[in-house]
Amino acid sequence: MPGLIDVHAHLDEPGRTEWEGFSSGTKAAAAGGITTLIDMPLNSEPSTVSRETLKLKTDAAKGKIFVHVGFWGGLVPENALNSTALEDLLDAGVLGLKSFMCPSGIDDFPMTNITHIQGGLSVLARYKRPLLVHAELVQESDEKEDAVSDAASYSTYLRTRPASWEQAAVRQLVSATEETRAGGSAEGAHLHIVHLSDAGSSLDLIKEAKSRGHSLTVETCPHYLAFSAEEIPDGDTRFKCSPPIRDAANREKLWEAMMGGDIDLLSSDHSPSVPELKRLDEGDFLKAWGGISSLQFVLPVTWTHGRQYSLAFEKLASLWSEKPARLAGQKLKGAIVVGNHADLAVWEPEAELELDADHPVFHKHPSISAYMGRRLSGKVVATFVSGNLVFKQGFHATAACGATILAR
Ligand SMILES: NC(=O)N[C@H]1NC(=O)NC1=O
Ligand SMILES: [Zn+2]
Ligand SMILES: [Zn+2]
Repeated sequence: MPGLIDVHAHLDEPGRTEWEGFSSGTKAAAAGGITTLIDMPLNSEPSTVSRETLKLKTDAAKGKIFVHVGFWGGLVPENALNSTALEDLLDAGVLGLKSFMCPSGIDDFPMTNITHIQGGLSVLARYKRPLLVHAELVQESDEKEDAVSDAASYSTYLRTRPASWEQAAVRQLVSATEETRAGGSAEGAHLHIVHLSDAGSSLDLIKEAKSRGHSLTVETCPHYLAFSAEEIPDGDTRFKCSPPIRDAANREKLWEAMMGGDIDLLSSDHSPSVPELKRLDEGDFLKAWGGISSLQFVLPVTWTHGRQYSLAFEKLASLWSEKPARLAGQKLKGAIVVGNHADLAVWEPEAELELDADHPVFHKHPSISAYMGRRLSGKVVATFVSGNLVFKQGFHATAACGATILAR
């Protein structure tokens, strides 16, 4: 199939290479059939928010990447209302921008309000590049007191980030994308909601806005499709992410929405940290780093769980290749077509993987992955990046022949 394109990965280099890094991250990608990664602007140090900080990224990637890597730039309060600064970042080659509507967990990546987001959209309209948004808006809650009672209980964590946070954010984003409709003042701009977890009102609002012609897409991640709140063991902070994994009924609705075409694409949101920050010993859901480590496993996870929903190969390729390529503006990727880049994944749908301690995992910290210990089907046999064999039967090519992707 066409190689997977993961539009949402945190590679954390430079600055937090002990969390992941270009070499380990792209090796994990290649082993998972991913041929292109788009790196998020935060969790590295510094964040990618300017021409200079993008240069630090591309310099750090040199000679280390086993798959192709593009970059999102950060939309932060410092640059959001400064069109010269945003143009400079976009001219330097980021494929689009990313912002947070809630605290990101990273000090040098502050959250944006809806005015900042509108500022970003008006500049992006001219470049025809997307704005990706982490859509959770902090709501005051009466549950707060109660919620801190047992920090090792998953239900405590879940109550601290209810679906109403996603709904409030989506409501603002829907009104901000009004002008992206044909003839609107921000026509040409596009807004993409990352990692949707709430399959309730948030999804209804998105569907409605799309039907009115807003330029809007949405992704979810394999962890929201594979896990449910009911089955997360207390203290197992490997499952902590935001927005949180919700109940099984919500998971069912996410699958329905995805199979029905209301969710456009999938991404990993691979967001590792050092194991200490996951605080697995204490099992404290409130203090642990939020982020799921999954990069190498997204294809078998999607396939394993998708079989019960009759997920076809064509749909898999649409969710993981075709639509992500479109979002990232990669016209020569995402499909096996004459003239396209030969970015290919070869895999055996029936072959099983036992993710035990002997399984070769290339994430920097395999132990914090929520998938360890599971049995999955769908084994990647070989991965080609621009026609080069980069991974075969558990081994990587010696040369890191991936290229950085810059928009022009
Ligand atoms: N900073 C960061 O990677 N945050 C990510 N982690 C997570 O679980 N959700 C996110 O947005
Ligand atoms: Zn996020
Ligand atoms: Zn993320």
